[in-house]
Amino acid sequence: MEKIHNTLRDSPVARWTALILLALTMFFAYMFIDVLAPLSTQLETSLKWSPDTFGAVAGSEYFLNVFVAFLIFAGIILDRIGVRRSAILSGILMVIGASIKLYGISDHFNAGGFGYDFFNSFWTGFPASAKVACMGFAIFGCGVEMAGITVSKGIVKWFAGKELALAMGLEMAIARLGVFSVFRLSPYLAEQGGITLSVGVGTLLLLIGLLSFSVYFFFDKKLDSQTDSLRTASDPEEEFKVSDLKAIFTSKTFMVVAGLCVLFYSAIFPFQKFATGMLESRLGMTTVEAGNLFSYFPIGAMILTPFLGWFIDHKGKAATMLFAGSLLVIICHLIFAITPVENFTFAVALGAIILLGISFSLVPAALWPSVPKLVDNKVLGSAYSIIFWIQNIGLMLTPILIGWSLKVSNPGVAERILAGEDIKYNYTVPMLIFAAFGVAALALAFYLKVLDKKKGYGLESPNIRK
Ligand SMILES: C[C@H](N)C(=O)N[C@@H](CCCCN)C(=O)O
Repeated sequence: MEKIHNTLRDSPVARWTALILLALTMFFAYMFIDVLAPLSTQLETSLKWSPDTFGAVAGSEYFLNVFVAFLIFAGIILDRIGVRRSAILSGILMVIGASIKLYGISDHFNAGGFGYDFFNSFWTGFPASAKVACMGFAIFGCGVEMAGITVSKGIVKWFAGKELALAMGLEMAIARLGVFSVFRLSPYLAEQGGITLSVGVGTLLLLIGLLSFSVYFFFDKKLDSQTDSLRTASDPEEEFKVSDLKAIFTSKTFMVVAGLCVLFYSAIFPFQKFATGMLESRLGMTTVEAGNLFSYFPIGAMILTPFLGWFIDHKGKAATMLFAGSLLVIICHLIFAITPVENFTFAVALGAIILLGISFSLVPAALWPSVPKLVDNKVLGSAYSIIFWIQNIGLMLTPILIGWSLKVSNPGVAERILAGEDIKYNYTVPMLIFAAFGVAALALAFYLKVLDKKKGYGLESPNIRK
């Protein structure tokens, strides 16, 4: 049979290369997100960042996305200017934000460099270094979240009707590898050349990521020109209109998915920022040992997510996976919260971390490829951006809540650590809060299954139809 209507997306080599180019940038982006996560103890001693300061800096990544609603605009921009231009824009934002954060924590700035006096002149309880780091991280956050929705829409563009969930699973697996790498690399680099070296290397890698997006630009351009020339006058591309967004906001099922997303991810990403400190405290480990132990978490997720993606493509069951993943997150956080000291061994911690890794595979593998089943392709960028926006509200507030709860449930500990005493925080209350997010996510996952059965969205059906 003669093959007609072939485009670049019909070539497996081309579409998987496009995926690698997109995923490589996300690999570096995810490294940067957590570059300070394993360094909370050093930050407390060297830059005087107490847990609530550390939590506020972690949460600042989402500040502009949430309060200026940058993510909503990012979705509209994406639907209007397309994947390749949006990718470049997001890559540039990431590099600018990372450079500002690097400057904020640098010895040069903290020894009275440009802007130090100004940033030290107000709200003196919050270090000047943390203020500049927050500013930079907020700009980086705009870039990385814009990149996230752009990559998701890019993957749908190349893989719709093909190996969509597998491709998304692989992209996320590569991102998790970034988290694994940074939990190993960052404490090591900080030991060799201080925190500045860790963040400096992270910033440099983001530049390579921008380069990768630039190469992707040409793949995307070629695909668009092929698709345009195949399009007939009777089948024009549907124009995006802002009024189309109404359909997203008024869809109950979409809102349930968004709610599940914010609750589940609030129990995972903010936990990543506190996990090293929690393991140090509960197991009496060093930062490097705790970072190494926790690095099994993203590795577990990395291995499993693509397999689950493949399973969803061929067999379905996405809604069931969302339910199972939410259940696991509760079990893990409860293990961290309430296992008595004498029973909380290395093996128990490792077991819980691996289970959490499985949960972190089930939910993302099922959630993101399900979105195109709920909305029209012309508003897909906006749909992802709205989910991300709602999710970002949780991701911004949760580290602040957890940092605050850690401080108030451990009265006087921050002061004693600053005075040089070798004591640890008790993480029971923060871990119970994380478990509570899991309980709420489980309830929504159950409701989603009911809605799917009633309305027939096909969340339990395979992506590839034979
Ligand atoms: C934090 C970010 N908004 C997010 O939700 N990341 C997801 C991946 C979503 C895009 C998948 N193509 C994650 O699980 O890392």
